[in-house]
Amino acid sequence: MEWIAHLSGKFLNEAASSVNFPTVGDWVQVQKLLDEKKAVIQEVLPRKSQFVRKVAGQKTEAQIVAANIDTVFIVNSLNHDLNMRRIERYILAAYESGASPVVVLTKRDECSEDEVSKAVLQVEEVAIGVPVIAMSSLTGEGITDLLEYLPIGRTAALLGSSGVGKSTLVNTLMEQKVQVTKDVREADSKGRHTTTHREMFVLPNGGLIIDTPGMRELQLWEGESAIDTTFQDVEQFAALCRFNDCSHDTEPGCRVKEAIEIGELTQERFLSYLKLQRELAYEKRKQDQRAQLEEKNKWKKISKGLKKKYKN
Ligand SMILES: Nc1nc2c(ncn2[C@@H]2O[C@H](COP(=O)(O)OP(=O)(O)OP(=O)(O)O)[C@@H](O)[C@H]2O)c(=O)[nH]1
Ligand SMILES: [Zn+2]
Repeated sequence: MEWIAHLSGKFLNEAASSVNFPTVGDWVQVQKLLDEKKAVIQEVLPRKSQFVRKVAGQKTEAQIVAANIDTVFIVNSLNHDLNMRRIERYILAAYESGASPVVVLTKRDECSEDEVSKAVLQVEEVAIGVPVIAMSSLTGEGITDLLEYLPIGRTAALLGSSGVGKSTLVNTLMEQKVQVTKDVREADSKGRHTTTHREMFVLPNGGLIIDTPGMRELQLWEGESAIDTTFQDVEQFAALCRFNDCSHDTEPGCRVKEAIEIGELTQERFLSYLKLQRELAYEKRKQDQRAQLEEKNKWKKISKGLKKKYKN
């Protein structure tokens, strides 16, 4: 019997050794074994989007953390450490994966209306064209705005530092306690893992939410148009520089430098743009080298095979 199934984290251990390294969020074709309570993955269907994780060490292969994500909720807490540079990096990573970012500002209940509007404005300045939602799991404010991105069959993934309220948000969206939150974990004095961390949830209205620890080690993966989209403001100024290949350093007629001087663009934002651009270029070079090496090895193998065949 053949089925199409949507992979959730709990099946992954068994799936890990099979074809194409299926991951959370993948749609797979499976063959149900008749006499056993098992199914075998036969094919991973083409992915609409994918998140890549940095693999430590010498391994040449990238690891796919999650696939087929429509929306990435970039989760930040309103009450501390609202870091614009981190938000920029996450937005870029979301676009590169092929998903659309939404910035979620949690713990709204801990701030005054004034503080909330100030924070939203500040984020909107770096998150150009990206929706920004201030919400609270405690009071339920903003939850309906989030649910708009989660109609039946749509998948959102959570991205954000520890303690910003991701697990609490999952519980709120699920309308029940499915994920262990920090206060519960800390109260557990024995410090053992009481529940295994589940990674994918089907919401009561049919939307899907992915909360996987792997999302925290996201790697920037090549995507030239992602930088343009994330830094539209900088790119717009750059398009007006006198020289096409202006490096926005010492050239005359540099519109970017001018924008910084007259306060149309902040220095921090420009430096962040340069940094992420450099990082992407470095990753791209690494990927190209990797691809070259793989190609070389492939031909080595083929020629070895041919030599063997025609030896006698
Ligand atoms: N006041 C307030 N506190 C919240 C809200 N959401 C979460 N918290 C608290 O913030 C703390 C961290 O929440 P978690 O949901 O465990 O955070 P997390 O992002 O899942 O953390 P990790 O699992 O470590 O990544 C807990 O003490 C929550 O009770 C909120 O909307 N308002
Ligand atoms: Zn310039």
